[in-house]
Formats: sequence, C-alpha cells, structure tokens
Amino acid sequence: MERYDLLIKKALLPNGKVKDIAVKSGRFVKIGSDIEAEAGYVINASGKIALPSFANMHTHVPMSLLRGIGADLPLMDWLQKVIWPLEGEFVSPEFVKAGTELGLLEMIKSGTTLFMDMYFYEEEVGKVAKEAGIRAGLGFGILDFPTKVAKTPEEYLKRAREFAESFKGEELVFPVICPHAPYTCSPQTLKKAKELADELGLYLHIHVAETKDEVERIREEYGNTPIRYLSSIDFLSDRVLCAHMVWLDEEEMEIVKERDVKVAHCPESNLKLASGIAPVPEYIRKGIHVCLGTDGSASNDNLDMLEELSTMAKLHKGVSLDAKAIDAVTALKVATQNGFSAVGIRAGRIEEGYEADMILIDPENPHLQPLYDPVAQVVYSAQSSDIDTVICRGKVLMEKRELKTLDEERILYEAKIWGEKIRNFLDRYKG
Ligand SMILES: CSC[C@H]1O[C@@H](n2cnc3c(O)ncnc32)[C@H](O)[C@@H]1O
Ligand SMILES: [Zn+2]
Repeated sequence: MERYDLLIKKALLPNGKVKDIAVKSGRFVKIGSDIEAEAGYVINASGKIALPSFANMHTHVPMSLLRGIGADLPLMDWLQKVIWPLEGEFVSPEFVKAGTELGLLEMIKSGTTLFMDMYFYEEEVGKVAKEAGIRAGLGFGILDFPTKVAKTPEEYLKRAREFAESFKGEELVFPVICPHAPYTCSPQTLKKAKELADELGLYLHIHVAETKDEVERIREEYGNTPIRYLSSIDFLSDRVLCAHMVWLDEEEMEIVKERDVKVAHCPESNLKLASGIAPVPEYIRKGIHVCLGTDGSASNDNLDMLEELSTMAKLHKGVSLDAKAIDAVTALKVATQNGFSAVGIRAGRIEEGYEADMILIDPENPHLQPLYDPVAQVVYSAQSSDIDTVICRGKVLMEKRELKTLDEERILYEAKIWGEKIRNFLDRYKG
C-alpha cells in the first residue's frame, strides 16, 4: 500500500469538489476521492475549505513591536519623526528576535507560509523563521546614512553579503539583497547591491515610487522618475521585487512589464500613510506580475493577508467603479500563487506537483453561512480566526488553531515586556 507523509481527508477544494489530498516529501502528490493509503499523519478536513496559503511579499516583521505607534502621519514624517528615532533607540538582536516571534505568531495564525522581509539583524529573523518552519526571503536593509547597525554604505553592503552567505542553502529560508529605496541609497550603492545580488544569484527587494514626494525628490536629484532612473542604472530585471509602486506613468509601466519586474502591492499601508492607491488593475491588464504584501505592522497595522486581500479587492472596485476590477479569484491568486512564483517557488495551487503549502478554513461561523461560493465568501467575509489549519511544505504549523512550532504564551509575554520598555521611552520622550 502507498505511504504518504500527510493525508488530508475530505477537504472542500476551490473548484467546489470534495477530495482527499496526499502529501509526500513536501509536495502534493495525489488529489483524489477516498484515497486508501497509509500516512504518517492524517487530518480530517470534512466541512473545511482548503485553499493555498498566503505569500506576504513585503514585510518588516520585527516592527510588530512598534505596532500602533505613529498613527495618522504621512510616510516621511512617520519615518523621520517617529520610526527612525525609535529604531535608533531600540533595534538590537533581542528586539528583532522578539518582534519576529510576535510577527510569525500572527502570520501563521492568519495563514501565511512565505514572507519577504527587509530589516536589521536579519539573522535573528532567519533563526526564528527556521524554528517556526515558515518560508522566508530575508535581506539586511541597506542604507546610505549611518545608523547603529552600520556607518557607511560599504559597511551595510558588507553586512548584507555576510548575512546572505550565512543563509545560503537553507531549505525554507533564502537570502535576498535589500537596498531600502532610491531616496535612501545613492546610484553607487544601488549598483553595488545589484552586483552583489548578481554575484550571489539572489533576488533584490526594494521600496519604489511609494509617494508623490519620492517621485519629485528623485526627479530633482537625478532628472528622472524612479522607474526610469532605476532602469537607466540597469537595476531592473525579473529578479527585482519592488514594494508599493504607487506612482508610475504609462511608460514606466511598460518598462516594468518589459523587464518582468515583480510588484508587491501594499494597499493598507499605502492607505494608512496617505501614500495613494497603486493602479493595480491596470498592472494586471498589462500583464505585470503583481503580488501582495502588508508592509510592517507600524504602517498597516497588522500582518493579516486575508484582510489585505479583501481590502485590495474592494478598494479597486471602489476607485474604478468597476465591480470586476479585481475579482475574488484574481485577488486570491495575487495573494497566493503570484507571490510564490515571483521568487521561483512552485506553490500557491492545490494541485499535484505543487509544494504542499495550504490552509483549511472553518466555515462553521455565522459570517460564513450559508456557504454558496467558498472563494468569494472567503475573500469578502472570512476572518483570519476562521483559519483552522496551516501547512507549509507538508509540515503542519497550526491545527485546530493550536500552534505546533511556536510558544504563543511566552512570545506574547515577552512582547508585552518590550511594549512596557517602549511605552516608558515614549512617555519620557513626550514629556
Ligand atoms: C533598512 S531596513 C527597513 C527600513 O524600512 C523602514 N520602513 C518601514 N516601512 C516602510 C515604508 O513603507 N517605506 C519606507 N520605509 C519603510 C523601516 O522602518 C526600516 O527602517
Ligand atoms: Zn516597507
């Protein structure tokens, strides 16, 4: 008799069919009716909706400890007056570890199995991600100005290289090169970051065209808009993930399409920081590769991809007056498959041959009943607390809402202690 690592029985698939799902060596190997086999682990998914898990394609996970701080400010005031001074005071390996644990708790509980992160002391993020069993594309943030983690661009680049070299060849965690933005990195730094990514065969991840102010600043400094400027220094390729991309003109969209640059749309952060609304339906129409991210928890203020995808789908209908601007099936694809495939991972579909990353949603809640159209109802009315089970590469990270790899009680306790320290500092700073 065939033996599988994991057998998920009687799950309701997005196509409306009830099937068993067999997993071996981290992949979906058989999807069929009443699979009779031995299995290392069996999950009874009767009555549950099976969907691909989410790929959060732009985060600063340790910022979970700064959630709720700096509300109601635009990006540059938020960064310069609140966030960067706080990071200068608190960022340390211990802060990053505790913030990552809190963030991963939230991400796993809301169905994410891949996140793309940019921050400081990223080796701490890597260690926690490995323990948690989640996929992560991680990069040490590169800047031109001095902070407590590095003084010169050369030092940031050195740290980025050291981090990348120490995390190469891992199963689920992979290094990425992360210059922060065109307005915080000189052309020399951006070119060196690209050379480093090319030398090590890694993706680049960067903030681009987030605000109108940024566009003006880049135009004044370099005589061009951000995408034209990045194109002129040969920074763009199919291995570049650009977060935000709110303010592009038609010609820039053509450049992005032509180079197959990946776009991480972050609608909630863009709304909260009053940055604007990226023309995502137009990107999709043009065939640009769009995926979805939350950004950090101090600009969102959570890491909940289910909420993010619902916001995305509704927001673009509202601004375009087109109910089909981003339909439910497309929204789900942007939040799942498009994220994984942007970084070369064959996941985001529950199909034989795909990586076994998936969630089970419990529809036995008033806001999901009666159930007529599982995909649309998940997109428009599910809450992350409906997510019952989360599986990453065939490993169960949460079942019946119980976390299997993280100690929820300890992590929440430690986050509250950090909260006390940061609150005391803020009180003194205000006073
Ligand atoms: C160099 S590490 C990452 C750096 O980015 C800051 N950050 C967080 N959110 C945003 C955003 O939306 N735009 C630009 N920069 C952002 C974070 O605080 C870190 O300093
Ligand atoms: Zn960001």
